[in-house]
Amino acid sequence: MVILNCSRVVPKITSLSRPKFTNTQPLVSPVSRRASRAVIVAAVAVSAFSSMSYDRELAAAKKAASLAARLCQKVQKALLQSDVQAKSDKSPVTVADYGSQALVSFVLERELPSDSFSLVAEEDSGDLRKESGQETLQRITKLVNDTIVNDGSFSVPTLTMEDMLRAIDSGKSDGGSHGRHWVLDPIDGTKGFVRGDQYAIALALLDEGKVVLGVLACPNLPLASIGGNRLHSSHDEVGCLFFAKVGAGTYMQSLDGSSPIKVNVSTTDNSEEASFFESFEAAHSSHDLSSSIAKKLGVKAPPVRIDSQAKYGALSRGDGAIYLRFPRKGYREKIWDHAAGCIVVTEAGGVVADAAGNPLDFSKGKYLDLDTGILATNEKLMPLLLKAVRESLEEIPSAL
Ligand SMILES: Nc1ncnc2c1ncn2[C@@H]1O[C@H](COP(=O)(O)O)[C@@H](OP(=O)(O)O)[C@H]1O
Ligand SMILES: [Mg+2]
Ligand SMILES: [Mg+2]
Ligand SMILES: [Mg+2]
Repeated sequence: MVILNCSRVVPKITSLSRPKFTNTQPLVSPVSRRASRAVIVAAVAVSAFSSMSYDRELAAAKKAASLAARLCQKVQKALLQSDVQAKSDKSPVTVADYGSQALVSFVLERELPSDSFSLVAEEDSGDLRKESGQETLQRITKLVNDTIVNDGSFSVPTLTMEDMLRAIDSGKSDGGSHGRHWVLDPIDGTKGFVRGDQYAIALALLDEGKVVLGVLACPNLPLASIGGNRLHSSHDEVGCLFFAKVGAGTYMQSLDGSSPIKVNVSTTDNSEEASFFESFEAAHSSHDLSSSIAKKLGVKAPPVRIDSQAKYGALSRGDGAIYLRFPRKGYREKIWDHAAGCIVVTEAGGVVADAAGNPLDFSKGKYLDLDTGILATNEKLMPLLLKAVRESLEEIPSAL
């Protein structure tokens, strides 16, 4: 295991990066709505699932994600160098990623005991089963047990290291188009988490290949808007829980348990006033391409760069109007990076599509099979956005 050079991290929750960007190019004209029609057809198909209630599942998912958020907050406050390891693909993973996955898996199985349980999750226990992983495993086990004891709602004997490995590995399902599968990113935005910035615990449920509910716990996201030119201060109250159920809208509450409020995406049809979100990490999404698209749309505000699916959460409550994601050629998007965020945005009235305007298909297993990138916005702006994307991709194909 490679230990990354990461010094003690104190959360700096107000760091929402805003590079300078201004542009006054004219609006492009509206284009054919063919591509966005594909998204609407998919929405009609999803409505077949609206008659199911999924109430038990949603309650269990909210509980699991909230508890996992508590565990992650504790770790982020005192992140030690030894808490960050590199996986074989060189991405960082912390004791909190493993602990969160074990905890979510434990809570879902306890809260929904009669259901057959299938979980598609990001982490696996491979490194923890090695000799070099024993100390990390001990710490994860203690973290998870402490969180369960502090919560007080589960009367279970102390979980062992073997219980932990089993709980982590119950996330090995491949998903697919039949039956129900939970989809979990135990910490989305691990790089943001390690930096002390934004991250999310993202949990969704697939039923027959469609996302039917999603929960996003965003411990460092301010409850107030992060959009526009609003200045942030360290006094902003943070910690948001977004949740959505098919046909039932999207809601947000504080992670401390305030009453939920219904949220909606921005309804603007004026692209000049539509600010946009993108990854903080330029390696995850081409900032050159999004800058070119923003210019074509006449967007005046600088991009809001934050880590994780907190971007989908912020979009769902109208903090900005567009989310752009353009990974380098050859990168394969995973379902756990988008399933919860996607339903949170669509149930808030938004549209999520690939760069060709096709809806995202979560039924193909662990990976999304998509054209070039991911876009999210409202229905009015999508045709305009798709045109700007197509033109930019033609003009600067080397951006990917
Ligand atoms: N080269 C790459 N291109 C695109 N996405 C990448 C990437 N490397 C990692 N990612 C994904 O980007 C996610 C974070 O998204 P964002 O850029 O919006 O913060 C990561 O989730 P994890 O942090 O769960 O591993 C990871 O799955
Ligand atoms: Mg990862
Ligand atoms: Mg992720
Ligand atoms: Mg992750």
